[in-house]
Amino acid sequence: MFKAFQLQLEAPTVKEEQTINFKNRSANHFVPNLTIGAPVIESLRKHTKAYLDCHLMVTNPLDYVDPLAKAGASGFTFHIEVAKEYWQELIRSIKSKGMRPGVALKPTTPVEEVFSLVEAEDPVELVLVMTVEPGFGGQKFMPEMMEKVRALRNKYPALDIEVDGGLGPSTIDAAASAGANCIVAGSSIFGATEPAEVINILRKSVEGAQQN
Ligand SMILES: O=C(CO)[C@@H](O)[C@H](O)COP(=O)(O)O
Repeated sequence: MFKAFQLQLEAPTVKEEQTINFKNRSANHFVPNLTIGAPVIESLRKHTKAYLDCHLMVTNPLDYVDPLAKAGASGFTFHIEVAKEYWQELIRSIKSKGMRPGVALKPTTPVEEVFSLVEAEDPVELVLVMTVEPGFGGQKFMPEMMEKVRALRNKYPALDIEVDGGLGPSTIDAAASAGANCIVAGSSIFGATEPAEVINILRKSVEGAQQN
């Protein structure tokens, strides 16, 4: 979504009800590339009240809670792979700063690893199932990850379940019918001649699946 924030900074036309998803990555640690940090979110926050959804692809998410909260982030999703020893503290810290906590899992991480975070006294409110290896946009959707989505939806009917990676018109139905209700899409939207049409297709698929 690097393109998304560039576009929005140049032309801040984000509506209040929209969600913008940011990738916060630390170079050569959790993933090999570096993208967005708190200053960008702070800049964008001046122009919109939209929900700013931050996905922390970093090894030290605790260090980002304060800066992102001050910058105006709405959601803070960390990776379970790096926070096994301190996720309770992290969730409490995220909530105490007024952000909504979420947990993400890489393709190789079993879904069972996040159950205790959803069932905790201070629970996460969103689970992000990565449908590509974290790092780069433009990768191929991994349909086998839908087993994780289905398991989460069966167990937690009201949970926000997000999917990220390779989502577009040809893959959205698989994700939506498995139970995903939050969709992160980059290439399929920013590479389209009519981005709004693609967004509409994604939204309709999710809404349709929720009605069934
Ligand atoms: O950043 C990542 C993976 O870490 C991407 O998966 C984007 O979040 C979505 O991009 P597309 O897969 O839709 O191009």
